[in-house]
Amino acid sequence: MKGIKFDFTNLFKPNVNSGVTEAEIDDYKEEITKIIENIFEEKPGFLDVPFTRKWTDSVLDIKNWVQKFESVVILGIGGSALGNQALQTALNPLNYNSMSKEERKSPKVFIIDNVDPDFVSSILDQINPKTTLFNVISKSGTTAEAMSNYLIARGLIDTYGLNPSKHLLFTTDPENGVLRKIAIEEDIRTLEIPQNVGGRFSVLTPVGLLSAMAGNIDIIDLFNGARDMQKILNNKNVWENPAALNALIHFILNKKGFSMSVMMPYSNRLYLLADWYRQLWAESIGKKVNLKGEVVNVGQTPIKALGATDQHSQVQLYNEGPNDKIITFLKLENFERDITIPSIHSDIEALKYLGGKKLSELLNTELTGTEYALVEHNRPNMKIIFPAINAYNIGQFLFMYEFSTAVMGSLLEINPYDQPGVELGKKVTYALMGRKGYEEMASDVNKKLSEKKKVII
Ligand SMILES: O=P(O)(O)OC[C@H]1O[C@](O)(CO)[C@@H](O)[C@@H]1O
Repeated sequence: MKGIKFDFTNLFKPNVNSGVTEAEIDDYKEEITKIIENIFEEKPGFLDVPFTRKWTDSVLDIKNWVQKFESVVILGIGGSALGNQALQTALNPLNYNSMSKEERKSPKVFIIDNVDPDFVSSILDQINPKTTLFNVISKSGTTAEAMSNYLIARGLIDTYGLNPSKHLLFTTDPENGVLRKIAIEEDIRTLEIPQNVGGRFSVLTPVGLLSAMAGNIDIIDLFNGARDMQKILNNKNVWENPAALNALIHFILNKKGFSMSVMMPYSNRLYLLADWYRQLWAESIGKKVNLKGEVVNVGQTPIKALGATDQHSQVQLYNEGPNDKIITFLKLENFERDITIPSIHSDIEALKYLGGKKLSELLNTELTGTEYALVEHNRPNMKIIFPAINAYNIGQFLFMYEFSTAVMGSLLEINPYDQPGVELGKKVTYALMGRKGYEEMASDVNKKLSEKKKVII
């Protein structure tokens, strides 16, 4: 059950009148060919990651050491955590951490991707530092959230009188940053994040691979899927290239006012892929200036929703609210487990039809129902079909979206690999938290904040 499929049917006229026409796609045929050629020529960092054995090898080389721990705790944020969460949720049982050691056969995996003290404490309560490996992940080695959580972990290690080099693993830039410096000084093991791969494109580097390996996920098959997808995408014909067609349709519809992209998996295990996608699409595509330096303020807001849960929360809006969303369903054909609904109360018609049916059938029928309703309401939507959840198919999915993001960036004529818009907020935090060198900014910020006309009720 290897190989995901892309169903674009409901993005096209006349199936959905607000969709695109074949002629509109053909108008961009040559441009797309050039864009794909350029991507393969320019080789943005993510492109060859699945062809670089160094990344899987560097992680598998330390498998025995990592697997001896009771718990592995990831400390990172954004691209240094979202892929890890998506992989664990998709490829391990949803109750993985609460399974017995014998059932799991590998360490528990926790991901601390925030500095909410209630959240951090709740995870620290579940681990014993003596049997824990803390994997600090930060490309820059300066991110306040990852660094403060490192300091907390380090405090625990020191308090317990443990040897830091036996309980810490840093995943960071090969040359720069404070983590690299500490690692050299204190002989702490490190894994490299390739310099030319940005955080949100780094799930298939040691950033995502270490925790995946710790959780016994088949990282080789993850790579096989990504590699095979790269081969599929090395096709200059937009009609045969799912990543290019996906980007192009999102681009054309974006220009017509479809400013939001909803990803709606009908599977709890696939749900966090939508979280990973949100960062990828938002940080890559949401830009103030284009490559010529002109102010363009482009972007498409990625939203996550879960089927069937959000049918009872969001779908009213999707069907009847502003027609500005493209919905991408993730459909799972074969669930690993299933439950037959018992035939009880068969004298009550409102319950009788459910008896004897599988939950998987109900869930996928609900997807069909939502899809049908969206079409009836003239709302463009598409579907990515997973025959099953396995590392190969997830690898395909991740790579397809990385490539699609690169194509979308080219269509919008922006740089999809930077994120200047997150800098100001980070700097203000440094300033207000008293970081050296930010004194002037701190006084400017405090002045502006105090001069504000307050409206607090
Ligand atoms: O790995 P780092 O450098 O700690 O960065 C974490 C995240 O912060 C950002 O730089 C900005 O939010 C993301 O692009 C990145 O994934």
